[in-house]
Amino acid sequence: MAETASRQFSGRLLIRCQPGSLTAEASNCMGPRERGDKESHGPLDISVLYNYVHLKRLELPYNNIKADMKYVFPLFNKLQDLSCISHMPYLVLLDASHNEISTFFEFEPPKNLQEVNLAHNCIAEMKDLAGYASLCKLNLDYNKLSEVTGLQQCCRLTHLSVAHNRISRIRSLDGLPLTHLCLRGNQLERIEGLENVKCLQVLDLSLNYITSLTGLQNLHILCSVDLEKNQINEIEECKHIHELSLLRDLNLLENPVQNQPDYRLAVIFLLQHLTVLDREEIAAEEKVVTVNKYDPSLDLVAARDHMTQLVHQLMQPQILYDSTPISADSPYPVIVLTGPQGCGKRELAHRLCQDFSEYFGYGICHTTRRPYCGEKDGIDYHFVSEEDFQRTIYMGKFIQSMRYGGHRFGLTRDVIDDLAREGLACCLHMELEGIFGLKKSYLEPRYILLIPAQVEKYIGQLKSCGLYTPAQIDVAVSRIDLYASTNKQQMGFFDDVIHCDDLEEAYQTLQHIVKDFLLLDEEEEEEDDNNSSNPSLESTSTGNDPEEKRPSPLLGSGSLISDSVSAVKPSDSSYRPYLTKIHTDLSPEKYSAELASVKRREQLVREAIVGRSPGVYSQLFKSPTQTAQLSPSSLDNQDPGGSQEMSSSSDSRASSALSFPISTGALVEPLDMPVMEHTLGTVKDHTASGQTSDGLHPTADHLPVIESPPSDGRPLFNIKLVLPPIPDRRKTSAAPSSSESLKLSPSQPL
Ligand SMILES: Nc1ncnc2c1ncn2[C@@H]1O[C@H](COP(=O)(O)OP(=O)(O)OP(=O)(O)O)[C@@H](O)[C@H]1O
Repeated sequence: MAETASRQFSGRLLIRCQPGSLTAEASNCMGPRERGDKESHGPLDISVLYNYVHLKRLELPYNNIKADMKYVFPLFNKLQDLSCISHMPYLVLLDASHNEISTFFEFEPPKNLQEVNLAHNCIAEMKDLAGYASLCKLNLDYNKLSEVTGLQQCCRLTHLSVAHNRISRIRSLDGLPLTHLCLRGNQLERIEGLENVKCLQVLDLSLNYITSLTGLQNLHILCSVDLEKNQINEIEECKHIHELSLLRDLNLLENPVQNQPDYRLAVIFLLQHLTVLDREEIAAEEKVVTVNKYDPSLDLVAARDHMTQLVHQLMQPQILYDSTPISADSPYPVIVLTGPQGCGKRELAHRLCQDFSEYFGYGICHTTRRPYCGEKDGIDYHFVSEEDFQRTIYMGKFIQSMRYGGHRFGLTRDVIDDLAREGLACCLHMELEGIFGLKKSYLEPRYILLIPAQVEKYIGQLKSCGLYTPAQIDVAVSRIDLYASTNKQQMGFFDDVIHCDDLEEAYQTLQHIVKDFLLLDEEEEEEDDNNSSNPSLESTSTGNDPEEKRPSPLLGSGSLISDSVSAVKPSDSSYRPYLTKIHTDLSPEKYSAELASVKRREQLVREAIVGRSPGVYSQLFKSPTQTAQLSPSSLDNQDPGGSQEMSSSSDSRASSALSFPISTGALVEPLDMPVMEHTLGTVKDHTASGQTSDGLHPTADHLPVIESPPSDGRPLFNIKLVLPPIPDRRKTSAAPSSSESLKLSPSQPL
């Protein structure tokens, strides 16, 4: 048969041994399994192979070629001795798998031989394959090899498979261009000798006794590792392959590590580039779940905290707080200094509250940390135990809380309310987590970032104060980047940024910002102008304080006073409500559950306001002090010819930032306009025209609507324009109760 075949035949030669006879066939296209069994073949005259000079593929699988190929199978003998290989210079593929060959490549190598399959034989030893320069793929599965050797010169070998042998150590692979390596089913206990196999992409180490993933860390282009049925115990082992950014597929099936709790989530989290784990594709949802579980964003942590605080707060009787915003446009004024620990924000906050004591009170947070030397409970913090802190959470008192340095910190609503009751804005200092928390709350503070620009100097300051361990200093320093990147990535997240390397300079800047915020700079300038142009002129044509018409930066756009401003610049504080509105407009739509929750809360407040729920109502208007605040003189402040009491008592703050709008309707609008219009319509008439509907100027007798307790002195629910100044005695101590507050401030313009 072969004689009749072309000597120039360059296709595939299949030789197989039928029971009792060796046969050969030539085919250009069909494989051994496809043809062999169906056709009958004459006995093989092996000499015929000399003629196949252009032979490229030689497949000899599933024969009973025993012992040494060289002697038992004369083809190889002849190829070697007679330089048969030179007759087959084009031989590219040799498949002699599933035989009983025990020797290894003892024939002269064809120069172009690229692929050799000697799997399922009896080879016990590898020898030097230096001559096989073209060899790309070598399959030696299911032999009796105890080590891999002799491949150093195979500079084109990309695929090597030595599965199911007796190999206990990986050696001699250094520098090989291997991309695929299979060592499945051997006796390996550790991964070694692969450090310099830098091209490795696919590695099969399944069915061994490997306990650690160390040894893989340098294989930077590794895409797939199969470690099924090994002895990997710890999830921690994944840290050895954590840096392998191209790793997509990892198989740890049937390793003890699978019994670890949250095994899959933990591995997915540690190896975030993976797309397949344990032969199962990783869904995007799984990735999100793992990140949220092990490394939640600050925003998510804050959202969870907010949910906790809100749920506990909603379980308490619902009341209107002193700091409850009169409308979305008129939030209770809060300034928050933020920045890394020890950057000086606390000192600056204290100083600010001292220098602007008429405007700001220091917001004393709760903490579970122990007081530093010199710190006082109720002044620096409310120092509480872990149990007390938790109890305060259960009581729904916190607006936000966070953990820092193993301790808990939190801001209660009471702190804000105490200050609001005293007519003061609140000044706080917080870590970034606190800012995320506050941004979820009803407060709308002004956030000022204090950030060290000279890191060395900052480290020096932290060290010299002697309060911090080196680890704490490292954490604080590492967080500078967090602040910087937040500022960079989230435009407008902070309202102002101040470098705090020089605390004095930082304070000057801060002061400037705060004055600007309070419009005090303008006030001073205007005063100067007025004094220089007409020193005798001390009031405006309305007869009120010269600043009467100046817009309060803390007022909403609905404020009567701010309405008088014709052009509001983006830099003005009164521009903020506009920004808030835009932000609200751009925010994603609320889910139905969220909307239902908002509705429920509105309903509670509405019922509280209109008195349908007596229990809540009684708490709402518990303070008798407020009827005094509703005196006509308060209203008269809107009336150019009204009482001078307000303007005179208001003194320096008559037109300050802490003025609040008279437009009581603004509070009602978001809740239930029709109900409240009915209730408060008359007051609105007053505010608009300065007269009651019967044409009279408002007096106590003409305020029927607010007769029933309309306000409990809450500055934002108050029709007073100006908040009372803080009594001196209270500036350094904890805020007293509201009844005490009345006693302590007899001279106040109540
Ligand atoms: N309620 C809160 N929410 C978020 N962060 C807070 C809160 N209260 C305090 N912090 C911040 O927690 C950090 C740790 O507070 P701690 O009082 O231990 O710091 P410190 O060493 O005194 O440094 P600093 O001078 O910056 O306050 C500080 O950065 C502080 O500003």
